[in-house]
Amino acid sequence: MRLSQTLKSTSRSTLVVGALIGTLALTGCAQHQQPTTLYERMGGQPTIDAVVENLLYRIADDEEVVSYFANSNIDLFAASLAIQLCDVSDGPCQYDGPPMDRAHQTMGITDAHFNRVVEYLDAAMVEEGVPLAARNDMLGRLAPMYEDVMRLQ
Ligand code: HEM
Repeated sequence: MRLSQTLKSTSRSTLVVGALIGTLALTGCAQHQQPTTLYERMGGQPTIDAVVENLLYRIADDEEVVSYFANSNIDLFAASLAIQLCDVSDGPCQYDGPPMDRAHQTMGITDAHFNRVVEYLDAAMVEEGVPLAARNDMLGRLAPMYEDVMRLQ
């Protein structure tokens, strides 16, 4: 093979390799466009709204837990919780309701009932198709609120 031919074929393979690297780089970029925030991994606002509604049915079916809501406006509670879950999961919302200790003060919430509400929330996420990792992430972000919810019981 003459030198000019060698050079030609070398530059052709350089082009092919370059194109391959470019393709891989683009594929890499496409991967970065996958959902990143917990809010997106949850399925966005439609899923969060469905989770809140699902949770309401579970609370309604539990005589002990529903009694805490006897004097509450359930629509306001649902709207406020949906905003809070959106905010906590880095979605485009800002929770501006009362702090968790004041929102739950002197309700007499017990550990058992707290745990039950968390279980209902997890079950609601399962039923609404939230993936395991996102569910655990959400529960992990809510767990530190235990102290606040229980502070003024
Ligand atoms: C991490 C756990 C919890 C979170 C994140 C949470 C979140 C919230 C939020 C965002 C509100 C609405 C506040 C407002 O805008 O006024 C609320 C209200 C309420 N929560 Fe919770 N909550 C939790 C646990 C519980 C538990 C365990 C109970 C009872 C067993 C409970 C009972 C209530 C009631 C009755 C209200 C309505 C208060 C009212 O009518 O003003 N919550 N909660």
